Amino acid sequence: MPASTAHHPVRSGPGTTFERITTDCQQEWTAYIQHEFVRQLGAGTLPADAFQRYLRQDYLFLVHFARAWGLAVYKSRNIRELRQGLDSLKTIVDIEMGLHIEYCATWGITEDELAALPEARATMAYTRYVLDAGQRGDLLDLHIALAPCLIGYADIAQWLQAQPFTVRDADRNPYAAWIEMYASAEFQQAARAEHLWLNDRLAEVGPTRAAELTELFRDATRLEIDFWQMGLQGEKQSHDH
Ligand SMILES: Cc1ncc(CO)c(N)n1
Repeated sequence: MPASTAHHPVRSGPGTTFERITTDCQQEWTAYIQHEFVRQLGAGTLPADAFQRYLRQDYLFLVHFARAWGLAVYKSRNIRELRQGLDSLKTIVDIEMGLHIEYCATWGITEDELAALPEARATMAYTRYVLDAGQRGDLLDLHIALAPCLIGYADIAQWLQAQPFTVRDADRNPYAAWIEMYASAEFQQAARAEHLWLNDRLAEVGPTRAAELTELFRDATRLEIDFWQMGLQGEKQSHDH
């Protein structure tokens, strides 16, 4: 069950859950999952230049996302955590980035162009925020800062699939492949595994720590909203990417 539609869990003793955190951040979480960019993407009405701007910046996002998993490797306390971080890092570098480059090519964006991209402020803000949260904190802080990425995109794909306006036929929606990628069993499974990993650790935390993690999750979610907004409108003022 996606976090956004999960029922409020019964709480027993100390600790929290990912469901409780998303409920406490409901306004931001919904604004992110159901963002106008997401709606237009689902309906197939999103302007191509908005999608291309998003895709280009998402390449830069993936570079720093990979670094964040490198940080997770470094922050590991045992071989199991180390392997988990390494597997995620390898998946991003060996598979996702390759797929992203191929996908960009179908949208007329070349690898040379990707290599020379100026970074949008929204990309910088979000990725460096995640890296800082991980550096300052522990592995749980890092995972919470990354949760809007992994679990959020899985929820977004599920939410889109349930909307009457969503067009999943590739002949009628140029973004159908994007939806399918995040709706895929593989991506959904990775998000579920992350959700379980989080709930295992969240069960152990006290109220002060729970409140801290909730604010971290809220901020990361706000930065994901800004990322959609950057895709939709570009960045006004002096440097418009
Ligand atoms: C900005 C952003 N958030 C999350 C994901 C999912 O990995 C992505 N590709 N890009």
